Amino acid sequence: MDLKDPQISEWKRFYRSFCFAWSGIIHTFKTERNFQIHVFISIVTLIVGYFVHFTKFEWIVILFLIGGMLALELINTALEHVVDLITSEFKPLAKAAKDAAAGAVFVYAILSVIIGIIILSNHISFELFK
Ligand SMILES: Nc1ncnc2c1ncn2[C@@H]1O[C@H](COP(=O)(O)OP(=O)(O)OP(=O)(O)O)[C@@H](O)[C@H]1O
Repeated sequence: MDLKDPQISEWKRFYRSFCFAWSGIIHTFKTERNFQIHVFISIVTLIVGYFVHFTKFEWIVILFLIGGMLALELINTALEHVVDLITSEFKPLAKAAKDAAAGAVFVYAILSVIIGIIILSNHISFELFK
């Protein structure tokens, strides 16, 4: 399947790219436990947000965090695949690459949890003391 085929219209190319992207997300969801955990936490956060009535600004922040987390996890998975494709032997550079990508996910996850707690604590203390 050649995406650069001039016979294929721009819209068809765009649609195919969308299908490839979607299949990447589904494949990652089926094969990566960490991605499944992030999706689960994201769904729980959305449900909690609905019930505690996040403000418009809080929704924007939460959606950015969820989108960023899932996108970062997808990039991390892509990098793991590429490294595994290049070598199955133990290589310090392969370890450095995988660990740096995992570190990126970790940094984002920690900050997301901190921001999530700040937003939620606002609502919980409001509910308790109103
Ligand atoms: N080819 C390699 N050479 C050296 N170290 C590697 C290599 N492949 C993986 N590692 C190291 O082994 C550990 C586990 O790597 P692995 O590929 O299993 O990913 P992971 O961290 O378990 O992530 P996931 O569970 O998402 O697959 C990491 O510290 C990684 O850096």
